[in-house]
Amino acid sequence: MLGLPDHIRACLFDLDGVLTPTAEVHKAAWEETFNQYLQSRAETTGEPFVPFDPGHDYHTYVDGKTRADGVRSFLTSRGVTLPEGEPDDPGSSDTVHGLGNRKNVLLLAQLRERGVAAFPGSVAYLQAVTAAGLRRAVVSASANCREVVAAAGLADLLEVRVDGVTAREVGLRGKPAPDTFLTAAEQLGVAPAEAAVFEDAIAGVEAGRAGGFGYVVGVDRVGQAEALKRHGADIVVRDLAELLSDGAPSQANDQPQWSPR
Ligand SMILES: O=P(O)(O)OC[C@H]1O[C@@H](O)[C@H](O)[C@@H](O)[C@@H]1O
Repeated sequence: MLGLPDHIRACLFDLDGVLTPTAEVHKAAWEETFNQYLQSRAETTGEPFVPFDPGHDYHTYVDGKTRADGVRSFLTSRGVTLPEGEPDDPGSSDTVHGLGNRKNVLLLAQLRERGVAAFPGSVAYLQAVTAAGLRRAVVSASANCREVVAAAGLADLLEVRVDGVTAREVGLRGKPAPDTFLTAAEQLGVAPAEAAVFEDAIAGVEAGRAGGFGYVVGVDRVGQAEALKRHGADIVVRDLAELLSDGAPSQANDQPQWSPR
């Protein structure tokens, strides 16, 4: 009924792109941030301006990773190394943290304007695994995870949250390292082999495979099913409702809202 092997006792859900459609908001904020930077760099160096590709560049270098890892990973692909800077650098600073903070301002403005509504199929699936007595965690690279989960009305369906804030505080490596998923499994009191990972990012399914989790569900909303399988997914679905035997998405949680702390 849940589309999982019988030995699975816990579900570890990524947030952006799995529970909520916010992966698209992150992608657009990164595109604007990197293009501003690349444009001004091209003007300074005289090199051609090659824009950020929201298809290839986002999914290969940024998706699923912490803010700072995403900046470093994409810029490295362009042969650029920026100073790290400080976590509170203003968005005007051309540092790793400065660019990350510039992107966060754009992201928060968009989330406030659009609101956040969970995918109906994900709400239905969360309700079904809750009813079946499985343990549930959200595991996200995002430092905005708590607010997005609350705005989407999902807080009561999730028992544990391991996110970008936790990773920084506790010193966990971000995806594709398995640390954040392993921490969530430990907090839920299950072995990795008893937990299923639900991920839409290449770095996320890699983390699922690296951690020895019992099942890795790839969620493909952008046409990269083959890449998700190659990097660690045992199965790929387009929506979590496909895993339910009746496949019917719930109508709950369709009121967008956003309330920052
Ligand atoms: O900037 P935040 O909210 O801390 O998010 C970090 C990362 O969180 C991930 O969930 C997204 O896939 C990335 O696009 C994002 O960069």
